Amino acid sequence: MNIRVVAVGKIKEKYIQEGIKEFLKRLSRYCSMDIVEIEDEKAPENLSEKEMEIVKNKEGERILAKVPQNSFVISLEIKGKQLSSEELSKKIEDLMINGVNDITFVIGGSLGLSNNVTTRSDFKLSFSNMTFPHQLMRLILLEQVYRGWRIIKGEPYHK
Ligand SMILES: C[S@@+](CC[C@H](N)C(=O)[O-])C[C@H]1O[C@@H](n2cnc3c(N)ncnc32)[C@H](O)[C@@H]1O
Repeated sequence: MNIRVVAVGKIKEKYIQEGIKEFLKRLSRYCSMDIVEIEDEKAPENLSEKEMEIVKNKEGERILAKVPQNSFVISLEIKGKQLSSEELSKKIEDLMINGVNDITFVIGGSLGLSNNVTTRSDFKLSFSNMTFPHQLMRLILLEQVYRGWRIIKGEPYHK
């Protein structure tokens, strides 16, 4: 299974970089995992809603350019569907059973995800009603995908 995370913005915090590195190492036993970073679109202050949507869609186009056509897209959205870890694990397993071999998770930046990205998304995943910073979100996602693989394989993992 190929899994990629397309994420807006850089990881500046060292402790998060180290956490991400650790989970990428752990995940390498289960799947091919790629992180694709997109530079965030600069939005001048005082933009109207319409102008802001144009800026976000420009960022969205750069995100979508990194998504292969056949990829199953899971966008991370606060207002998406909340799943338990077991349900996320089952989602990945069911996709595999149904012949999907490429999944793209998309994490937005400070502007959030644009309409063109959410329209392309096949599943909108929420981690709670809280807003997480994009850097932490990337680490949390990798941990949950790793947890998901451990569940799929029936391997013990601390609760
Ligand atoms: C700092 S947040 C963006 C906040 C932005 N104002 C918004 O409303 O989307 C950066 C990204 O992290 C992800 N994110 C943050 N909290 C999340 C949550 N609870 N569930 C799912 N994704 C989340 C989303 O992809 C979001 O675009």
